[in-house]
Amino acid sequence: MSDDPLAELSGVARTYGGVAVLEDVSVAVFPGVTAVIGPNGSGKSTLLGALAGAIEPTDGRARYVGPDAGRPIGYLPQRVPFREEFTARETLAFYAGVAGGDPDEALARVGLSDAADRRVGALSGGMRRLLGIAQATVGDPPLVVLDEPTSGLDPGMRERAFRTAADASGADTAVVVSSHDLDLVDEHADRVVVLDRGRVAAAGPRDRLCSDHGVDDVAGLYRAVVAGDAGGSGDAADAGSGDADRDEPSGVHVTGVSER
Ligand SMILES: Nc1ncnc2c1ncn2[C@@H]1O[C@H](COP(=O)(O)OP(=O)(O)OP(=O)(O)O)[C@@H](O)[C@H]1O
Repeated sequence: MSDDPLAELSGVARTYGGVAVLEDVSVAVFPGVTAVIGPNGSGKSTLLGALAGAIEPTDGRARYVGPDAGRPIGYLPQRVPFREEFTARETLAFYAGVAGGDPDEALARVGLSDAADRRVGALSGGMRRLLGIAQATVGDPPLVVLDEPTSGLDPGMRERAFRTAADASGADTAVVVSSHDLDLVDEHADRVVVLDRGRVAAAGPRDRLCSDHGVDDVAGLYRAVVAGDAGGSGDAADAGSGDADRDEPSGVHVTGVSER
């Protein structure tokens, strides 16, 4: 795998109505799988949206720095505005028209071949999520950003969805995925970004972060880093800030097609 980043967020801030949601977030996205984890409302979706170019930072900037700068980013937002009357195949044909790739191959990748001729409006919530993953990965974009790809899926489908997402990464391609599924993150992520209250509390290779914090897995890392979850919010918050200074920035993962 290349050691060069494919994308970067530099000093990104985002406010809504004057309230800071992201503050001074600097993250570099490397080839492989980067998981963004953190409590509800910590800013994961906002970070992924900024990385995908769907959310404009109030300050700082997001940029794609990899070799395929002309190609679209695959992006799966939390809610995908699919056309309900299109079939699954027609939906992917639409996205393939933008990003390239084969709609049927993308459907097969997420196990939806048998549903190719069903209308999107008739799909279950879980199938719709899988269609969203197919939509974000069709054409094999160099950067795929997936916001909670496993939400609404049963355990077997969650595993499949995460594996499909991980398989979309490669030596020169990056997948950034937000998730509350810490076991799957532990299994599949090469790098982890921990967000806490809009700031990067820790970021870097999974193994190194776990070793630095003296924990065995990503669930332990989360408990060690996230403020208020380690038996003393002050200490935990301080530890998080220190990590942000020390740890290298890391990456993010999305589905959907985003204009850059
Ligand atoms: N369009 C918006 N307008 C106003 N506030 C927003 C908007 N989008 C996000 N926020 C606020 O920003 C904060 C961070 O939201 P975000 O969705 O990025 O967090 P998250 O970590 O993805 O949360 P979750 O795990 O619950 O999905 C929340 O307090 C949310 O209410």
